[in-house]
Amino acid sequence: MKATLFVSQDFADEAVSLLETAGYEVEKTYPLPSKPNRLYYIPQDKLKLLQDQETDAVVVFDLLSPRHFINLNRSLNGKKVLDKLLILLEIFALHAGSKEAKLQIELARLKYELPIIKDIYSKTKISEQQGPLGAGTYGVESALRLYNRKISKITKELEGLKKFREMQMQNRREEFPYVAITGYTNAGKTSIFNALTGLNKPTDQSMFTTTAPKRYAIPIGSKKVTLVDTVGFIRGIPPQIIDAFFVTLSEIRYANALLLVVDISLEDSLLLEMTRSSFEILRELGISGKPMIIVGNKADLVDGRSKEKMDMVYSLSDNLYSPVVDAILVSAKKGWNLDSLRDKIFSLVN
Ligand SMILES: Nc1nc2c(ncn2[C@@H]2O[C@H](COP(=O)(O)OP(=O)(O)OP(=O)(O)O)[C@@H](O)[C@H]2O)c(=O)[nH]1
Repeated sequence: MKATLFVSQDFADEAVSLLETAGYEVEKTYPLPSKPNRLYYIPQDKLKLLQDQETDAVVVFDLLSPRHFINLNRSLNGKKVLDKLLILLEIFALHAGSKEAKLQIELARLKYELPIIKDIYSKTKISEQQGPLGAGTYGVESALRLYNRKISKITKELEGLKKFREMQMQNRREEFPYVAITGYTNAGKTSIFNALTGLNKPTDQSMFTTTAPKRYAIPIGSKKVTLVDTVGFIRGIPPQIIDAFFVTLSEIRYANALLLVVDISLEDSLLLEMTRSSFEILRELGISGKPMIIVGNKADLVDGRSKEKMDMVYSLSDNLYSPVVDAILVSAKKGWNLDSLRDKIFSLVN
């Protein structure tokens, strides 16, 4: 699917990477307007431009109000309209390994869409009162009832599931030792997963990511290890979907060991900020004591200072988490040091 993206400079790389993960190919990027248009969020001239374009989806990397959704949907003749929250939910859905995660994601989506339906409902009511051309409230009313019914059904199901979760966790047995590849979005987790599993066949990128397995057992030495590509840590998750995010990530709790992938090519202060907040997310998930290797990826983009940067990340990580057993510089893209990473994973699970 081809997408046109509206995003602020600071989040551009991250947003493009997220969209690729969700199966979109970003064709054109525009900056977010400094002041959103009252009716459409995006400026009217861009709206006109988009009406004539062949793009499949229009993505605003911010939160849209019900009014923006409704007006954009009406004006963009059939193009899919998405905002940051809906894109994140699509990504969580791709990673959702458990029934609980799937339900939590569905619930977040329904709750997000409900005000849009309500808005349409109140508008059709007003237009009906105004004359015989009103659209009729019946269809919207039944959609509204359906939404409310689904929301209460899922809420009940989730309550039931939560009670059993702890028990399930205790009984869960993996066939092979299980290593979760974690880290910020765009750090290169999927590239490392693909390189280590040999799943990086040349395929159309967007097609590939949407159908790719997220877990895969690989032979390391005489044993097998299951690698799991987890959903990326993301900056500024909207509070409405925090629960869905954490449930999707909760797979990490079952892991025997962790890789924390960092993009070593990031500028120092951002690199440290992302490293620090990665450990905060792990702490919020209740992860501790699992042996970890820090993987400094994208070493091909750093000249000279890569070792110094890696040492910096290692010492911060060692302060924030225990046990950090090792650190390694790699390039998933160039295939640098991957054999050595394989050896380290082997020692990690033995
Ligand atoms: N130069 C360079 N680029 C890399 C390397 N590894 C990954 N990339 C690029 O970085 C971007 C993100 O890589 P992904 O593997 O999708 O990252 P991710 O952490 O899985 O991201 P999410 O799926 O969004 O969580 C892609 O454009 C990759 O091509 C590397 O070693 N060197």
